[in-house]
Amino acid sequence: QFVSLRQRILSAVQKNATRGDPRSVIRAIDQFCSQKEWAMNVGNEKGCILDSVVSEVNPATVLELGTYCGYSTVRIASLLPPYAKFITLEFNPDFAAVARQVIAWAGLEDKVQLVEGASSDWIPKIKEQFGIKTFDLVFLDHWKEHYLSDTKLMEECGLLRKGSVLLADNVICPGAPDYVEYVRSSPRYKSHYFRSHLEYTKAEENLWYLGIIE
Ligand SMILES: Nc1ncc2ncn(CCCCCNC(=O)c3cc(-c4ccc(F)cc4)cc(O)c3O)c2n1
Ligand SMILES: [Mg+2]
Repeated sequence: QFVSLRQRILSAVQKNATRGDPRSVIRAIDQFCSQKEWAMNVGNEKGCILDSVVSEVNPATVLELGTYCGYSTVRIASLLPPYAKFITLEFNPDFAAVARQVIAWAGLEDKVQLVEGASSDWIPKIKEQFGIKTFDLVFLDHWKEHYLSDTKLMEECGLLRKGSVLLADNVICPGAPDYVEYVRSSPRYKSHYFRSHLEYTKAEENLWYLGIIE
């Protein structure tokens, strides 16, 4: 019967990656998506940029918006200090189900809290539900038209502080023009972008880095 792409990605991980070895899980997904079928993981080129930002920020609290199959979740979780709190939000229950198994295969299930639901519903509840005051790092990789509204929502809920870093995928493709316009014209943010390519393709893409300065 029909096997969904996310199921094929999970099978590739279970077949080709070593349990408890996050790097082998990342490699298995990248090999599948570059040799077999494209999928919207952040990919290895942007993934290396993500790794360098995570390592530099060395965050005690991280929020990821949009888990998908857990590829970037595994990359981030494998770099966090033991005391870190990492929440990842996924809207689609089928994606969440696959992501849980990918995260578990990497042996990182104790480092990540995967929450199912819409970012706009969950962001206002994070403080009380998870005992988190502010986020040191936020990775935006969910609906592109929600980047701006969710950033404003995080500000309103007091989840961002001076020094918080936001990293946004896909600001060119599919694109988040209103978000880029807002953060570039706001005195509150210091922003710059990392030139890259759309995952598994040669199309131009940027990762948009935002440092909150006030
Ligand atoms: N509100 C809320 N809260 C929580 C949530 N969790 C998930 N969602 C829904 C998000 C659904 C997936 C989002 N990601 C993308 O759409 C995406 C697309 C492309 C792409 C596609 C086709 C092309 F031809 C070129 C590029 C590439 C990427 O790297 C992408 O990340 C949520 N929403
Ligand atoms: Mg993306």
